[in-house]
Amino acid sequence: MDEKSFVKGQLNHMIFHNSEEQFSIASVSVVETNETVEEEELVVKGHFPPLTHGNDYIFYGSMKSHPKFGEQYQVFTYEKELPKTEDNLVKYFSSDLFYGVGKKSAQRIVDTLGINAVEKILKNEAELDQVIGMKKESKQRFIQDLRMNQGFEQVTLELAKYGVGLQMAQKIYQQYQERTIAQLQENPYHFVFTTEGFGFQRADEIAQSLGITHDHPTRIQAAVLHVLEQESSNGHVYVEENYLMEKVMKLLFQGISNTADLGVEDHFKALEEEDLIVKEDTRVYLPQLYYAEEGIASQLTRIIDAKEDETVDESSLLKALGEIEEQESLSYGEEQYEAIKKALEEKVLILTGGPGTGKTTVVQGIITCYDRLFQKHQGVNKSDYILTAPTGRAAKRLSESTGLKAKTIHSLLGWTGENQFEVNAANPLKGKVIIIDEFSMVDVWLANHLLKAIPGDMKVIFVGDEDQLPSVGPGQVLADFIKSDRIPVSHLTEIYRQKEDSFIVQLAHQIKNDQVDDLQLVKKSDFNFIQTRKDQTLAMVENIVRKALDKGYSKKNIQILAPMYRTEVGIHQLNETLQEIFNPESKQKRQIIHFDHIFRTGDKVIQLVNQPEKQVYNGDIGEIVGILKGSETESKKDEIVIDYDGLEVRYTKQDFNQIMHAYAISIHKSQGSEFPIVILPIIRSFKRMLVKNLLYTAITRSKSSLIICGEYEYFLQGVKTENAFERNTSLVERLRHFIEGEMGEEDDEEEITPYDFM
Ligand SMILES: Nc1ncnc2c1ncn2[C@@H]1O[C@H](COP(=O)(O)OP(=O)(O)OP(=O)(O)O)[C@@H](O)[C@H]1O
Repeated sequence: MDEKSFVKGQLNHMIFHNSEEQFSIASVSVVETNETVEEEELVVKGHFPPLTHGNDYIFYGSMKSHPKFGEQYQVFTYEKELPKTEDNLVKYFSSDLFYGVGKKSAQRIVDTLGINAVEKILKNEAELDQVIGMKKESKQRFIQDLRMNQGFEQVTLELAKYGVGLQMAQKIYQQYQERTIAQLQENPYHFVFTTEGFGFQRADEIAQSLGITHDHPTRIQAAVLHVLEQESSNGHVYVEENYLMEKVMKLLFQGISNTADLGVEDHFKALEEEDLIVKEDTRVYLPQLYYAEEGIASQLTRIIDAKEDETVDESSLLKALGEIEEQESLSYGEEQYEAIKKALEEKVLILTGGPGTGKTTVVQGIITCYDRLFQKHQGVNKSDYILTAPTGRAAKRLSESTGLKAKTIHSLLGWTGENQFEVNAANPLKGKVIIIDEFSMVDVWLANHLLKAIPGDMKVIFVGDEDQLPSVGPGQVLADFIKSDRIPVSHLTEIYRQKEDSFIVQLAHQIKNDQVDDLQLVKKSDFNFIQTRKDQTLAMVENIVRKALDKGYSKKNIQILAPMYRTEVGIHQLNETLQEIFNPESKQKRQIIHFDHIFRTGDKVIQLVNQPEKQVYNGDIGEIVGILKGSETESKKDEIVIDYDGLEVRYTKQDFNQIMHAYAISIHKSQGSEFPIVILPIIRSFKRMLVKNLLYTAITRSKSSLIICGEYEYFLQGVKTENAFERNTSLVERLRHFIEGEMGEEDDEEEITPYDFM
């Protein structure tokens, strides 16, 4: 048999790395090979993680001739060897894999323990005591990192055999540690549910190599759960049984010619018996979503039922409102007056309306009147009122507009980071009134947890714009609350900001009411639509940004929004182009390269995941205020310091993928935020994303200036396209079932549904 082709080499430098696909191109110095390689340096290319200096890698694959770049080695698999020279061992210990170990400490360890330092320490931790000048904590941390890395290396090698890349291996290893391989061999489908990005097909491939047959119950049940998970990530709370069956069959028979009866229905039953799914008529749920909806309905009923009738003395209310009107020099409109009155009378109220209809003004009115009428003291007692919103920016805005403290829902409830909250039914919130802003962004899971923590004697006011995008997570809680007809609602429709000559607000309302007339889209004081061809759009965005900067606006004031990450005017391309305008390279600014991104001091960046322990949340926007070298930090590693409106957060390399540039951000991520200037490129490539509520959300993010540029017809088409995608939820029926009689007494008989009798 021919010897397998291999190249053993050491990293010179990484040329390219795409972290999502784990695709890398690297230049390596060849140490040994059985291929004919003329140069000492060779470019290796394939699906493998970024290489680190100081290690020998053995790549298996074949030589390929690239028309432009010449001879390259196409990698199929690889192995990493432990460093074999003292120099390389120093590089290994001082790499990002070890916290707090700089070059000097690494050198000391190697000088003391020699080339077999790793084996020695793993065999007997006390060996490390010989290294002079290492503190006890540093030693412990080093040993911990070494064990983790060594175990991890083994697991990586094993997982690589199954085609699992480093990033995924890292995620799995963090959860399963030394149990990883055993778990994989026992049930590879398990990772589909526990590890984000680990797909069913990947598990299927591994399962096949382990001899798990295609009709094995583990496989079929995993397919059912996987389809349910997928549908929930599209926003659905349940899936119709027939549709589920269709999808499951498609998944199970992918690449298999056999179409034998796999008895999927029996497996539905088995899953139900094990409480892994919940079936209700023809609807199939993941239990956590079923119970979240049930929880919302029952908790809301509990809160409404705990009501003590509040009668509002009309003349006292008028007097209080009159005083506020005089103080604030405004005159409440009819709807606004009714909304404040209703909020005082009702236990729970939904306050909804488009931009500029006075939601914030009404919230302020509610708090002040509540205080004057019920608290009987002058001045607001701040601890009586809880103000909260789903994102940090929305909470900040709420706090700025009301002058009261506002928190994110996660921090209000004391999120522990592991799907648990310190504030809950047993340890509820304290206060008289809770106001939850931007409620359209709250999904069923969070809504359930929030409601659980609200005590019966607390007044609840949900504020939101029902025409905005629904939550990223499953459900459409605000829309369902309103649709249920069981919760009192105040709709604000009259626009007040229009009175300050805002076309943006008018346009938003025109979109909402299907009245966009292309003739109206001419230049206004706060609005402009600049028509460009697709290939001119990026240059036009650049042009607009330069002009805005010339006029004295800053990167904080100007926000570019786009619906997609890829494509020629996608978020990634926009950020790359705009960084050179907003924050060009200069000698005074430090920068750090992380794969294909350059992070530079002064860059505007966005946090991509919730990090409660650091108090930063998905969607928070900050600025890089420092880039520190390993020699300057306690961690002895390079760090990026980001300022989030006064809160400084440090990131080491393994956290760099939690941030990205934020000159351009997605419309979804912009929810809950507002910006003075919004620039919105619209091109044909975005077409499938361009629907009414997405464009409405984008437009309503701009406070004083909106510039749309691109292809006009696709904008017009978009604002006229209803989102065909309906979310499957049962919350309306549940609310009607639970909160029978509340508002139901006023309902017509036709509105009674079978669920009312369930
Ligand atoms: N009754 C009123 N009389 C005069 N001005 C009003 C009245 N109500 C609201 N406004 C003004 O209209 C503008 C928009 O009001 P507000 O910010 O309360 O609306 P909103 O619905 O919260 O808007 P958005 O969702 O866009 O933030 C503000 O400048 C506010 O002062």
